[in-house]
Amino acid sequence: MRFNGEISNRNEEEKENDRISQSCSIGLGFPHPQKLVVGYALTSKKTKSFLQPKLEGLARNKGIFFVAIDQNRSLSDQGPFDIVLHKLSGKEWRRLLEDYREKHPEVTVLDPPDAIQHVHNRQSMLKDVADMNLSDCYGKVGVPRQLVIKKDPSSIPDAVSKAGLMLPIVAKPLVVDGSAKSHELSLAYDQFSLAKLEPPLVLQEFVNHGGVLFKVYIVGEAIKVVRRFSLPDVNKCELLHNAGVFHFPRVSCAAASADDADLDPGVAELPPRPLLERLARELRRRLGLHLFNIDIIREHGTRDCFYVIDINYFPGVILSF
Ligand SMILES: Nc1ncnc2c1ncn2[C@@H]1O[C@H](COP(=O)(O)OP(=O)(O)OP(=O)(O)O)[C@@H](O)[C@H]1O
Ligand SMILES: O=P(O)(O)O[C@H]1[C@H](OP(=O)(O)O)[C@@H](OP(=O)(O)O)[C@@H](O)[C@@H](O)[C@@H]1OP(=O)(O)O
Ligand SMILES: [Mg+2]
Ligand SMILES: [Mg+2]
Repeated sequence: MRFNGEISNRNEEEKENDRISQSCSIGLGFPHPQKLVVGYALTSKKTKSFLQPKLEGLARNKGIFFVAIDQNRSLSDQGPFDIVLHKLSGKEWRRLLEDYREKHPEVTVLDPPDAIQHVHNRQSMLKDVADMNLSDCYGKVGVPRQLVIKKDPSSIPDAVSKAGLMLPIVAKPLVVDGSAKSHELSLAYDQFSLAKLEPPLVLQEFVNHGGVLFKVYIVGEAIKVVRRFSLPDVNKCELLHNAGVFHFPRVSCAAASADDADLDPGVAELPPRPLLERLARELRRRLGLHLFNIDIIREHGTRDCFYVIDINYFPGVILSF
């Protein structure tokens, strides 16, 4: 990411070190004390992908030390920590952390468990975007029309037609809990096949967007945007001649980068920076989160009509800017 303009004649490794090093102190609003202790509570997969030796080394040079939290011991007996960085699921962990926050208001918990829970539900995660109704001279940002189905799959076709949702429809598990299953989605082409879906679900209108999605990573005040391949457009003819439900395990994952692809310029053009800055600032405030990403698509055939389709807490590549 270009923070203050990049110096062009340095080698790639030096540039990458700078990027990682800046990520350690960017925009989270902390002063630069002599020593900063970050307690972390992450799954082993997340520890491996996030806490790479290089990041730890560069952080150490800046006086930032990462210390593993033992979830089986009282948090107050560990540390002391300046910051607690966490991504673990479960009620018990949330309770421990809430107790700790009450007893230690001086410690910055990234981020508060309640604020994270809000984006673990696909119904509540997009509410703030919908409420913002963001529209300025750089474009419009909304959310696709959606409907929540808690139970009874046989009621879905009627519910969809009553709500006036257009086909095709993307069905997503209502709760995001870190499991592979919570990332499995389905695309339904006809109304009757909707009864085959398995609630609890969020049903969302599929928005044609040229097969490319923008992932906007937000770390405090810093923003980084990447392009990923996404589901292709569905045209009217396909819709007429196809029926059924199609299942997809994981779309637009890190391996689906489209940053170096040869794309139609109208599809590839990134959303305007001022629009993203406004959206990120407003969402940071409303969600009360410092580490998250938003998935945005541009309605195909438009220049400035955007939809937020997903918000993820502390996602994969967040600190490898
Ligand atoms: N309303 C929509 N219109 C068009 N395509 C969509 C829509 N919703 C989702 N998609 C496609 O499905 C993919 C997965 O959807 P979504 O991002 O909501 O799921 P997720 O499992 O939470 O993803 P992530 O891995 O980012 O957490 C998107 O990357 C996009 O390609
Ligand atoms: O590991 P990956 O790179 O796939 O990161 C993914 C991350 O998994 P991790 O937190 O276990 O790393 C996911 O978290 P859960 O919802 O499953 O908790 C979610 O945030 C995805 O959006 C991330 O993908 P990205 O948006 O960055 O492509
Ligand atoms: Mg997504
Ligand atoms: Mg998601």
